[in-house]
Amino acid sequence: MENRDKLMKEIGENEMAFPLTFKEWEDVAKEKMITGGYQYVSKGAGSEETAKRNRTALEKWSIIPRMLNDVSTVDVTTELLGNKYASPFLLSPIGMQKLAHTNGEIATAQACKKFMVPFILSTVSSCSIEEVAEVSNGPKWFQLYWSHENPEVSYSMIHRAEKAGYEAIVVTVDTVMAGWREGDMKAGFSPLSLGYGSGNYKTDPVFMASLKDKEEQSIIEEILTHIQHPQLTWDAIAEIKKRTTLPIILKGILHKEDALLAVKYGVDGIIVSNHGGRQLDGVIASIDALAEIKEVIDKQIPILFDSGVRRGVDAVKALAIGADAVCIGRPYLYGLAAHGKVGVEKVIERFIQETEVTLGLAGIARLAEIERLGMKREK
Ligand SMILES: Cc1cc2nc3c(=O)[nH]c(=O)nc-3n(C[C@H](O)[C@H](O)[C@H](O)COP(=O)(O)O)c2cc1C
Ligand SMILES: CCCCCCC(=O)C(=O)O
Repeated sequence: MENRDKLMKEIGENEMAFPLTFKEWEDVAKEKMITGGYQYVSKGAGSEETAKRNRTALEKWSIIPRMLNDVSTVDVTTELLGNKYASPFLLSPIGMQKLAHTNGEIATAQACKKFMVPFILSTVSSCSIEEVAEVSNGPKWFQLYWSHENPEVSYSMIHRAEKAGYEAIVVTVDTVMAGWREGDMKAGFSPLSLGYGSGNYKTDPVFMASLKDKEEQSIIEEILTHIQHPQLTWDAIAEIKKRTTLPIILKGILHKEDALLAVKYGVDGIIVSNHGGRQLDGVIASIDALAEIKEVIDKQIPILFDSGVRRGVDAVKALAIGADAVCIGRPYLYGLAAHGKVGVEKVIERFIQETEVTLGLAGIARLAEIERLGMKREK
């Protein structure tokens, strides 16, 4: 309790210079980013039905708190894949972070290290697997966009991640092709075409050796070809599993049958996610999918969650519904755009603080006991 009071006082006294709400972070980020870049980050696909639904659905879920428990300390430590973490948070993979800040993923990884929050580095990051590992010995996972064009490039990246000390491979399965993003189409904007996402490709020996033409524009075109992977199937997942000793997590699972297939194929965890409404528009809110998937998975493998999480209360709802951990997406990217490494640190810190306060008020002293909470969804 004393700790929490101290933190609240610090926020009040020293930190008012930093934005506090998601909207405030977004407003500062919008001012600092180039117009096309901000639009690329903030918008959803199609008519943004799903991007909006992620929020409305989260707001429809209510916490039914417990009373008369000693919550003088709130323990948010979390166990995941055999590791103990200080909080239930990870940072979702977000590509091309130099679009938000010149230090890109380097700044984000350093901020994560401060809180020992796992950073999931994107395949299409501005900084390479090794550059990020050099600046941060905090927990790091690597997100893979499967390359059907040349699977050896994917295995090479997995191998590099393993060698550089990354703890898990996250295979994103909802991005077999680019989403229907009308804002980017109208503006003719693509950070990939501008070369922001080439960090891991330009440093990959297998990818570079496969190129006939090493001119900048051809490299970028090849990268674009590699990222699209409409042929990805469960067999490729089985093959990836054979090629690494690292745990494999599938990101982008929404259907309970796919969650069960993930178990069948020996996958080590899933991230229930609709990519923040950026891929298939019209799909179920991530939080509603979580409720269904939790029922069938029944603790066989860890379930992580993202899409629409904007504050600690959202995270507590997801954890109470059945997530083992929660990934923060756009909020940290806005922190990065607004104030670089310190911005990301502030965003993470406040997520943790608000989660502690929420759990305390809900009568939960240890995150491990969150199942004691009731959860109700309005129609
Ligand atoms: C600008 C941007 C780039 C992204 N890049 C990736 C990526 O490279 N790989 C990936 O798996 N997901 C990517 N995502 C999706 C996020 O990992 C995450 O699923 C999403 O941001 C969650 O939604 P939220 O930000 O609304 O909470 C990206 C999201 C954004 C906003
Ligand atoms: C085939 C689509 C590549 C998108 C790469 C970045 C990303 O995931 C995003 O949401 O944007």
